[in-house]
Amino acid sequence: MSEPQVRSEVGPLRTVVLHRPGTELKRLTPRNSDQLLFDAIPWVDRAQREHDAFAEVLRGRGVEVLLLRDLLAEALADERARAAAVLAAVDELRVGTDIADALSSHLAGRDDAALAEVLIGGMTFEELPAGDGRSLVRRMHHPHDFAIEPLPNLLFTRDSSIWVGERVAVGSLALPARRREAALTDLIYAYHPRFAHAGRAYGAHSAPVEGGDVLLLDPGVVAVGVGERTTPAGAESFARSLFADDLAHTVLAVPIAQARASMHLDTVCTMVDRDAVVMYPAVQHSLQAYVLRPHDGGIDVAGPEPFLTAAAEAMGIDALRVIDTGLDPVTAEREQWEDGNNTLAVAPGVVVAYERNVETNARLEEAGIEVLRIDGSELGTGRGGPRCMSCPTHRDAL
Ligand SMILES: NC(=[NH2+])NCCC[C@H](N)C(=O)O
Repeated sequence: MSEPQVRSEVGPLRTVVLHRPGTELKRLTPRNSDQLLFDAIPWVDRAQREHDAFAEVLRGRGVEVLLLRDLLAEALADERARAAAVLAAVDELRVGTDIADALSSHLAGRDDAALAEVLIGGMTFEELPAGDGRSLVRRMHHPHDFAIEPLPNLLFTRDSSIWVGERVAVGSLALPARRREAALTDLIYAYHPRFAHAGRAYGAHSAPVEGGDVLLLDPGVVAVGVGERTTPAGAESFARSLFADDLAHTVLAVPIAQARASMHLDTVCTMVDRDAVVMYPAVQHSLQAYVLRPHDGGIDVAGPEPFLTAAAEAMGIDALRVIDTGLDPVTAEREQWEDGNNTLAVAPGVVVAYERNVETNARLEEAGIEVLRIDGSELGTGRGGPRCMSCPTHRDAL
């Protein structure tokens, strides 16, 4: 077991946190899926098989796979973690005082694994421990309403925490459906013995920053997408924290369209080699970046200038190699939507990608990138690919 550290997007991957989806996906219905940020109702058994295959591909490349559910249950062995978890899960404004009290003591009595299961899978009013059946809140809610919201997007472990160097930043997630993910992630890093020495970057209650928006282009060079999720204030305070800890010399703040298709920077661009990205052609020439550098205890802001130029300059290379999504504009649009750009590098020039993005994968191979294909027909219903579904905690240096 090695101390966590991540300085690039493509250094040989040693350890990663994944979340094998479970009960929380079974909660999705056509009525709640929009709010819970899924575009279709996944076939859960198959999603689990796809996810197991994803984990196997990584293990086959020598990557240690940590499962979030296990980490959470292990962290809950600490009484302080249990107390914080119950506090975060029971929302008195949602369930009222009577149910809140009963539910808190019910949860406090569950064993670690059972508590972890409720924290992830949520609980409906119908599943509440038997008790005061006369409660107004209970009587007026539909039995299938959630007393504790499920967290189907926990599958996308990328977004709730970000490792930079030896520090971890627990993100502040923008949308209500995902906020509690940060609380659970925070518990793991605070109380799991494996992460006992991890320093923190950024503050959990700061302006929104989601991991899907953060790309470690090179040691010391970090790109942060600003759009539907990460806000300008989030990018600024994230940069300030990286500069203060000497984790970056340049941060590129990259405006992206506020749209579902491009919710995070990693939906339009990911790194596939130390000097190469796979990128959506429709944004290639329009993507801009503000260039942030530490200056006199503050931040100097230059630009905006073209993203690709700013990135190459900060990385100290002539140019980034750019591999296009898809083929023609229509295929590119389809494959961008299906996470064709959302690849996970396991080493420089070796990436995991969804097999369905046939044209993009062919382009990658033409450019000399090895593509490890996985099936993602069900996993992709939440709009996320291999990069979104993984949080690297250790990569070897380039
Ligand atoms: N890094 C990513 N692109 N994550 C994808 C997250 C997808 C998730 N359903 C959401 O809308 O938040």
